[in-house]
Amino acid sequence: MDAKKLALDLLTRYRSVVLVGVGLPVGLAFEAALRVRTKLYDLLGAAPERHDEKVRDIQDQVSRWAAQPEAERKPMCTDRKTWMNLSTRFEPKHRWHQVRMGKLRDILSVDLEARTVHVEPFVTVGQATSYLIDKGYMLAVNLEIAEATLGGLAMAVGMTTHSHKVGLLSETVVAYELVTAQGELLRVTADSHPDLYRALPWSHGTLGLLVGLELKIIPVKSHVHLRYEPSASQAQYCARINELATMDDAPDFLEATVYSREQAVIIKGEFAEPITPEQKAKINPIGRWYKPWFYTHVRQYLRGEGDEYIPLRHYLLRHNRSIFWVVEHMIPGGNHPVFRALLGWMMPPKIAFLKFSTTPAVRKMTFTKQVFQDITLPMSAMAQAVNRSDELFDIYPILLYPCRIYDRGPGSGQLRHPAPEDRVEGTDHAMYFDLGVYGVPGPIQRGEKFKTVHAMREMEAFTQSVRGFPFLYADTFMTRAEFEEMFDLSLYREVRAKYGAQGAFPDLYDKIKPELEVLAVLDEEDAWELDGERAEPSEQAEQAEVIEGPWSRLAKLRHQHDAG
Ligand SMILES: NC(=O)C1=CN([C@@H]2O[C@H](COP(=O)(O)OP(=O)(O)OC[C@H]3O[C@@H](n4cnc5c(N)ncnc54)[C@H](OP(=O)(O)O)[C@@H]3O)[C@@H](O)[C@H]2O)C=CC1
Ligand SMILES: C=C(/C=C/[C@@H](C)[C@H]1CC[C@H]2C3=CC=C4C[C@@H](O)CC[C@]4(C)[C@H]3CC[C@]12C)C(C)C
Repeated sequence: MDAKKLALDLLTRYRSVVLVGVGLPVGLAFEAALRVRTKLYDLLGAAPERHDEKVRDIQDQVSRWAAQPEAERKPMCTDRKTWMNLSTRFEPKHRWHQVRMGKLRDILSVDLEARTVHVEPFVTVGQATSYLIDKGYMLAVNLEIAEATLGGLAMAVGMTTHSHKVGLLSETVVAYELVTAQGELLRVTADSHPDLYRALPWSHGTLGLLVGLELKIIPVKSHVHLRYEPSASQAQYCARINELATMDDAPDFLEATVYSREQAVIIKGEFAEPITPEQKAKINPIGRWYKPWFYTHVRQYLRGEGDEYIPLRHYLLRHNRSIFWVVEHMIPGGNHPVFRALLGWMMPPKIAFLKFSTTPAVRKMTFTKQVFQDITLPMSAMAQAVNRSDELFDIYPILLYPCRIYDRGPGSGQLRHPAPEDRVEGTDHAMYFDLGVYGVPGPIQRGEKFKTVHAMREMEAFTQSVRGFPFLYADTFMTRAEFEEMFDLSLYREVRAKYGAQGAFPDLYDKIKPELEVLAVLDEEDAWELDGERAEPSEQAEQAEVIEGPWSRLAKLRHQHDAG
């Protein structure tokens, strides 16, 4: 066995040990270096002036790209490393022209009167949270994962437990600063370029390069008063979430953790300033390194309701230490009191390190033995969705939180406009929710044979049938035709043509479709299905020639497309 193969094999087999022994300390050092960098930049205090220089550099790079003969131009993308981003994919960026944009990671200014913050696109949620809370504010849509970037959320999708009040992150964008395929710098607002403004969310960097972002912020209080409400019936928790999300004085934050088909804890949060001794006695800094992981803490409220005051920063990043319940499968025992006491201060492993250390075998595992999906579905389909997820994956806990989707009619963006029956009466929006399914399917945990990708395809079909949309950071297995049925690409295509993005940036489906390596594995899966037994690698190659399963077809289409 050669050295590389041996290293990959060891990395796959002893992943948990490597994550704890190397991943945690490296992540910590990386975090500290970033903090020092941010402090230094703050001290130098010249971020806004440097911003213009950085933007000009990007415009120059794009102009040089545009000056090349057409046949030599590869579609452009950012140079953000695939191992640094939050997608489960490893995009084939080597086949695209990567524009150097990594320096765009500074907070430029905050306007407390207008309640907006001006940032560069690679500012992270963690960075923005610390900066704004110190000033008594937070982003109107503030994701739970510190490593996500604001540009990534704006070009894709951002949703949180405050979204039932404000909608997706894109609703909170005052202006996008975009470098077009011609190297022109545009300040895109809802009034200046309404078509582009509506098409940019869910476009994944396929309409232009984002170099700046103005986002709405909201005033905050020091704590969030959380009230936990257990529910022992599915009908009850579905109805209750809908009621809470749509009422006039809806709580500031709302989510539910579903522990089994019938059992859930609904979590309602209100901004609060604990002042009385009783209130102060209920302060729980849940984010501290020695505290139990949030979803395990919440589970105890299945036995009866309760309330507590959580410091705001701890609330906003409440799922960060355990990456919801994902870390449990990567570092078994990570929530054990002894582990927390000794090593909890180094948690969580950085998602970048999880990705950096992803061997081909681990990548294969992430879609054949695990599920990572976030799906936006209309509220009316909540019970159906939980049941479908239960039948297909049998994974718990499940995450649910409501989100407004504004109805601006057909062709107003990539999201198909909501069905009239999903509209909240007397308003301009429908109520949707996020269904988060992360983990190892029940049958696999029990050692039974299970075809994860086939189950995910069924979930996609269900999503389509109820007019929902999966987040495109996760693996999607739809064919191009299925994708185009699910998303409304009419405005997107117009905008691509109008702003010269066609050919200059990859097409949306090409950007988010499974990697070739994934398709190869899927072909194996089909061979497996055909024979009822996993075929030997040599046989797989032969079978791939004759099998006309969906993966082979997808792979062939992809090859044809890539060949031009
Ligand atoms: N609750 C939520 O809202 C959650 C959101 N997510 C997802 O996480 C992702 C955010 O993570 P993050 O790692 O920060 O994002 P990514 O780096 O993965 O970026 C997401 C997409 O946006 C594009 N993009 C990012 N920055 C720019 C830019 N400056 N100019 C042009 N295109 C850009 C990327 O293209 P390129 O590859 O060219 O960089 C990519 O296609 C989003 O996809 C989001 O939907 C995940 C979990 C939960
Ligand atoms: C914020 C939300 C959900 C977030 C997470 C659960 C996922 C977001 C990105 C996911 C991952 C990316 C890449 C990975 C590499 C693989 O080798 C292992 C898995 C993973 C770490 C994977 C894990 C889940 C995510 C962190 C919700 C609220 C919308």
